[in-house]
Amino acid sequence: MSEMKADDLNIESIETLMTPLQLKEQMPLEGKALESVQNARQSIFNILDRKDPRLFVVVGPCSIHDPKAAMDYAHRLKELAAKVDDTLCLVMRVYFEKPRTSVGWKGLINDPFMDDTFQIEEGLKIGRQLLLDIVSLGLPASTEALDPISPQYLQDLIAWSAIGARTTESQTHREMSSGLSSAVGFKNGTDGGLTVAVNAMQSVSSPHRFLGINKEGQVSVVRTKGNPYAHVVLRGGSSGPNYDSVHVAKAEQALEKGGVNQNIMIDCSHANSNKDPQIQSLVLKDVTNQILEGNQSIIGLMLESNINFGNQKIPKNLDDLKYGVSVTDACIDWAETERSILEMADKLRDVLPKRVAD
Ligand SMILES: O=C[C@H](O)[C@H](O)COP(=O)(O)O
Ligand SMILES: C=C(OP(=O)(O)O)C(=O)O
Repeated sequence: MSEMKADDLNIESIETLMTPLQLKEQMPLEGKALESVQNARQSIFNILDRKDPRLFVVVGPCSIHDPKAAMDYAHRLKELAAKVDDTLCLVMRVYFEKPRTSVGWKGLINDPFMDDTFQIEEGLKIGRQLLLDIVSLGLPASTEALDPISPQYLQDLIAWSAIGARTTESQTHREMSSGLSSAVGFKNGTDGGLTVAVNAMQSVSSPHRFLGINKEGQVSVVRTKGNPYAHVVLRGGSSGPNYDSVHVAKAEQALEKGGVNQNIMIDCSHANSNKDPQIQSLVLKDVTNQILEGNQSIIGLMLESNINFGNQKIPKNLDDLKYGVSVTDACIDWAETERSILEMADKLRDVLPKRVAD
């Protein structure tokens, strides 16, 4: 009779990675870049505290797969950010970890070369270098906090984090968020349900004790203080969009009933645009009008945008990849991004300061 092992039945191998401390020593965040992250975080905290009348707009590719194109995008966004800085605080989406509905490429950290070699250590190095290059421009960066370990390697560079629709209900993600240094947005569930996000808000502001790793990579008990800068993100769901004024009013009621803050971000993409990028600008216009008509709860927006329009399947031969085109969700192109954001800033320039004063 063959003896069956008690563990590792389904484990092929386990490989030790460099520690968070080693990566940070190789690629330190210091000087102007550090200052830029601190200033961006403070701006977002001030917006959430209603001390800064601007809105923050998380805008950029659905996922990063080509660091060169990401820097091309970052330079454009930095230039645009300077033009609208009095009204909008622009934060680049620098998403390295993709939650998949079933299977698919899971992002630059998991498989940086998109060839199923899963060189995660390289992914962490490429990701950290790219974030350093972006924040060194003075442009804030945001990401989805999906893996509970990777924040130890990268979170010091992040000004805003998202918890995605597929993980808002997860205790692991709520615990992790309670210790993140950035503000964090919780999406409503993929079914459109907001209760999971309201519950997440109640959880994340509390201290938690849980298993994690320290900077030396040792398994540790992490004790958090609770994150005071969490808010909900309306992204629509299987029953349809939820960006309109009726859904926003219902969300305000649910947040009040749950005893949590009434800061709402609208994700113009995902189920709010039925994943059709062309609809994103219409959602943006609708939200702008809600604010013009007196809405007080909307403090931020999200747009999925890239250099070029649409998306592409990852080709077998990577030389066939089209430059600046998403390999995950379809995005609006740069011209549309620039036009929509400039238009929004123009419409809201005189209105937002009065909103805080009211
Ligand atoms: O934003 C990205 C996608 O909507 C999310 O990762 C799910 O993608 P999938 O349904 O293609 O797996
Ligand atoms: C995966 C994302 O969104 P959601 O969790 O809303 O599907 C995303 O913003 O990349």
